[in-house]
Amino acid sequence: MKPFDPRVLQAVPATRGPVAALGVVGIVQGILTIATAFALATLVVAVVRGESLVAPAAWTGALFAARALLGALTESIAARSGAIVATHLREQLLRVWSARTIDQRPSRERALTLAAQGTSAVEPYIAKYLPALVSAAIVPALAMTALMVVDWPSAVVVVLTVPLLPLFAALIGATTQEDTERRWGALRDLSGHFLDVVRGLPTLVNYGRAERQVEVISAVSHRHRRATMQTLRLAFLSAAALELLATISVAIVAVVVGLRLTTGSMDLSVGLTAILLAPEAYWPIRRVGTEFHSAADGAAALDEILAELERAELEHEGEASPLRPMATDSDGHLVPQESTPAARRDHLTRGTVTVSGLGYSYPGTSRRVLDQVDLTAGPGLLVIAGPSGCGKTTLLEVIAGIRRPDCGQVSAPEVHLVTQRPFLGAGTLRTNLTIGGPVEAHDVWQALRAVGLDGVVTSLPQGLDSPIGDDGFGLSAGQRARLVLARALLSPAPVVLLDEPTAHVDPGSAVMIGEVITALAASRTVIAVSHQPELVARADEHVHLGERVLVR
Ligand SMILES: Nc1ncnc2c1ncn2[C@@H]1O[C@H](COP(=O)(O)OP(=O)(O)OP(=O)(O)O)[C@@H](O)[C@H]1O
Repeated sequence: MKPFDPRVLQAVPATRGPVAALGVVGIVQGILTIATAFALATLVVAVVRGESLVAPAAWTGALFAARALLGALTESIAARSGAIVATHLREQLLRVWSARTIDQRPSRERALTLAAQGTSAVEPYIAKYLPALVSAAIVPALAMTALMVVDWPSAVVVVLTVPLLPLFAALIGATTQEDTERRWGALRDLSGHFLDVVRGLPTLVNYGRAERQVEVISAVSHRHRRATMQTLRLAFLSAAALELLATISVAIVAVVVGLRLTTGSMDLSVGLTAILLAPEAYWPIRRVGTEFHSAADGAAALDEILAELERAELEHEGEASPLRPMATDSDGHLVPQESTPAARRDHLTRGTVTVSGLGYSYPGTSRRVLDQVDLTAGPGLLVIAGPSGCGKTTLLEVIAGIRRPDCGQVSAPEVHLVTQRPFLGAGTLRTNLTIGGPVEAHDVWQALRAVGLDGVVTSLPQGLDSPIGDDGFGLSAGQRARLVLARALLSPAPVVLLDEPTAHVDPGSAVMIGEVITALAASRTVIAVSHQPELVARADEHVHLGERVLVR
């Protein structure tokens, strides 16, 4: 782990301003710190000699006040920039991941840990560690220069002992690195496992296995706790070691100054200034040592996050035959966008999907899930059927552009994909319906009417602003299916892909959903995976994956 990773300035340009501001404030703070040492020494000398205290006291008070103000300013800039950097990194990670195919995305655990805890851990790195680093680079140098001018023998002691602090800090840092990585790994295991357990809780309860998970989570938490305690122990030990070293060094300066004062070879004001200046050369470095431990997680996370962003940049540059240009749809899925305006116009008017000689196997497997698949879908409804596991979902994902085929051609305009488990996030009905972009209220109500949800929404006290939970919690399975269909109606995409749109709904709702799909297919190309005879009967064309039957 480097003391400072300049890549963060490139990856998040928003960091440059605050870091420059922190540097300037650090220099001013350093100058004020040295001035305070002089003012305090003058004040003490005035007390000892019985001289007027007004001017030195006023100077000392003003300098302390100015330092306090600058301290507050540093805190505020640092906290704000910490939050800005964390938000930017989170946004960039999500953008980079959503521009990849499903197979290239990181595992759920890794994505969760990096985007949630990882980006949050960067905050103390920026807000606490960076300002400490800036002042450690400036204040000791200024203090030693001033000391050299005031009393060079004291300056020699400081110059000889100060380098020991960063040396010790670096040695301790090297031993903690492995520890931090272990802790980071334990945190990843913990979040991943916890997420899996929460998701699978109803099933685990059904099978009476929930209690067992308590033990597993407790074991993973214990590992994380032990790793955290180890880091804390090291942090305290290293802080104590640096403290001891700095105290001994200041004591050497004080003893030498004391001896020279007693022999009368030194003026009291020079001696006091030297004693007050000496600690200023050590404390900023000590502070870096302390902040380093609280920011170690952030630095480790930053390393991984920047590596992800750099990898994405390389992929972007080296992409010989990229997938069709991508955009995200209202389900948060990646969808292709035709690159040239002419091609796009062409597809928008025709809305055709052409698949020829398509082959696909999942990464790490040799079995071809899709082999030599040919398909053409024009405006209207195409229903794909076939036995379970024959690759229907995979085919929709390849058409949507979120999986890259091994061979063959796929040509499709912008598509809206409704998966078997469509994304419904915690929020309001309105935010879930308009997740793809702003939509007129009139259109929202028209879509709700079309899917027969308008009555349900009107009867809710908060109407469209009624909250729903994660995964559509609070809605029935049928209502969820209709809500995502309304979202598909609101999408401007000329092609709509529906994966089992009538699964988990009662026969009445299935008929109604079938009618909506037929209406939708009047103006767009709809490709639906379904076994439902009612929907198959409505199809202009249907495909049994493997053999093609035209019923038009
Ligand atoms: N992530 C994966 N890694 C490896 N193989 C997978 C993966 N996902 C699916 N498969 C395999 O690919 C095949 C096709 O899966 P797919 O989900 O496309 O089938 P399907 O026809 O939609 O099935 P169903 O009708 O049951 O939904 C299956 O045999 C499945 O085991």
